[in-house]
Amino acid sequence: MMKNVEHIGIAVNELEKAEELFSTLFNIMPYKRENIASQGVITSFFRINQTKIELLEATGPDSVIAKFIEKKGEGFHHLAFEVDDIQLEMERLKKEGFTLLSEAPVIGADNKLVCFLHPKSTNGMLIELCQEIKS
Ligand SMILES: CC[C@@H](C(=O)O)C(=O)SCCNC(=O)CCNC(=O)[C@H](O)C(C)(C)COP(=O)(O)OP(=O)(O)OC[C@H]1O[C@@H](n2cnc3c(N)ncnc32)[C@H](O)[C@@H]1OP(=O)(O)O
Ligand SMILES: [Co+2]
Repeated sequence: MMKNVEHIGIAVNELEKAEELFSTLFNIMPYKRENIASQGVITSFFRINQTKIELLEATGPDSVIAKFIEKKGEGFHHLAFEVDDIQLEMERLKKEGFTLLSEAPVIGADNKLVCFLHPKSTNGMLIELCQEIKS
């Protein structure tokens, strides 16, 4: 079952500059930076009460973030929803006709298993599912 919005992903050209801007905008500092090599991104996280913002900078020209910014410019990139059981949710959404971008969940940032739905199957919006990794 889909629960709350887990985070909002924002594509940026320069993480350091964007961190400064969003720190001023929100009047808080980012709480962590994480390099996710498998996604070709460096992330920086802000938390405003229940709302989590994920800034995404490309680590190279082949990164999906570099490609996205080249086409659409910086800005809103994806909306991530928390789920209890990502495998179950992926199976349900696949049966409903949505296009999943991986057959199995992959390791994301901030201790999560993640999976993406193709924006062509979701009215043009990239959606991420996240399940917390319990140790
Ligand atoms: C840090 C880890 C993780 C977390 O834990 O939170 C993350 O958030 S990582 C975030 C970065 N990773 C991803 O986005 C992975 C999933 N995305 C992809 O696999 C690709 O970006 C894509 C969606 C399959 C698109 O890739 P591709 O087909 O190679 O690129 P195109 O430029 O040709 O795009 C095709 C089509 O889709 C449109 N598009 C692309 N990205 C988005 C987007 N974020 N939102 C809306 N639409 C998007 C793109 O504009 C193209 O449309 P047309 O131009 O109309 O053909
Ligand atoms: Co994300």
